[in-house]
Amino acid sequence: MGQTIAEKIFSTHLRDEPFPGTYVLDLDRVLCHEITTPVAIADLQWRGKDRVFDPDCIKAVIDHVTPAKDSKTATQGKMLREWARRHEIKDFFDVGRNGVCHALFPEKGFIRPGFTVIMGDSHTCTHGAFGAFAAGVGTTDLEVGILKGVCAFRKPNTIRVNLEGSLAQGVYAKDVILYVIGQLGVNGATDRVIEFRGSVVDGMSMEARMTLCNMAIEAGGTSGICLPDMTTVNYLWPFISSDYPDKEAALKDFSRWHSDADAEYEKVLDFDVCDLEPQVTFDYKPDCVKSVGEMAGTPVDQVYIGTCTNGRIEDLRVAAEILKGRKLADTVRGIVSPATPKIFQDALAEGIIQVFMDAGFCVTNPTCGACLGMSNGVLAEGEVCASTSNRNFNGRMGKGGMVHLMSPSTAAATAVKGVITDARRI
Ligand SMILES: CC(C)[C@H](C(=O)O)[C@@H](O)C(=O)O
Ligand code: SF4
Repeated sequence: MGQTIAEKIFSTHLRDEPFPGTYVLDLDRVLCHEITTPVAIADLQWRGKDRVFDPDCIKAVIDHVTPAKDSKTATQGKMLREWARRHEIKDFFDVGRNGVCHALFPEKGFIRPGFTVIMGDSHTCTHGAFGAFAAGVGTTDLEVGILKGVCAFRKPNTIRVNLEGSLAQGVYAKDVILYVIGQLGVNGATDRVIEFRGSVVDGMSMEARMTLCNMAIEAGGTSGICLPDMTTVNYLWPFISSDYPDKEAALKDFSRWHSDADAEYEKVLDFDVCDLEPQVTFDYKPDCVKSVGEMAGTPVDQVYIGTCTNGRIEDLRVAAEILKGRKLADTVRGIVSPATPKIFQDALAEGIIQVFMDAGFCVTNPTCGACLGMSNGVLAEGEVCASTSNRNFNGRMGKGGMVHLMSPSTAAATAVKGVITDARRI
């Protein structure tokens, strides 16, 4: 019987099967940020086990609240910084060089097809866009990962999501994934891997595939995953060119990480996206999704463009295209957080930052900040935010605040009008 890509990654990384159905895998990457890793560090220290399995496989960043906003966040940063120094973790990204983990680490070429990746962060599934098995874990798993370079998982039952057809003008990866989550429900993929396939995925950039995989967890998925192809090779080429004679050779090597034609899936879902409209969430769960037309006219107080879902250069380009020559509505505050310093610099070079500033946006440094209501744009009670992020839980961006998730294009159009707006009709 054939294997899915996730099964292939499991069988090539299997260290142990202590109980039937529990697989202990060798890890290629343990990613760390300043919110969850200090808790693991403190516990390892307390146990007298302040060690790391391999400093080269561990990558760390201060990204959630940076620069620190208070003593608590300063201490979290300090703990991560000192730990990285103590264990000679070279790839540690501090103020000035730091960005949102799920944008920064791929951009640095740290994620490759066939890799096993864990992090103490629920959106670690993002890295599956490269054909990796990437999962968010809790503190105990993170500690074991840091110490031993292994992590236990259950059998990777896979839901295959076939995305066929072509996206209409003004419809993006974010709309696709919001729609898919709406169909699956927030628990529809719990403990499952979501394998994204089909002509729509084949035609997507790595950035768009990351947007897809990023939100797999919002349907409960352990990981999202895409099969590596020439788009993957092209993205990684600056980092892998010395490993292969040419791109064709890299592509051939990457094709090890393809699901077999006779692989078994728990479920196969087919979606034709030809008629898909831009999607917007309502209420406090990411599967509460409507088409933009149904949400149009809803007033917002703030528009937030950024995060590990949609803070990449493509996203800023799309938003700037709409904002060019236009101004924010009087009633709206606009905040844009480019997800990494490179994205910020590229946006500067392309004149995109200028467009945002001319429109009246506040441009922040690369950070999660407002996404989880920690800094740089927390909502007041009763306020509404149009956001390109991935979660609309009650109070996430501030107590009593409401978040509507949408694409950068819809967010930009909404910023201009002050009410949720279909960017195709602006
Ligand atoms: C802080 C971290 C644990 C959290 C997560 O795991 O997702 C954050 O990134 C979020 O998006 O809420
Ligand atoms: S940008 Fe938001 S969703 Fe992504 S890692 Fe940061 S807080 Fe979590």
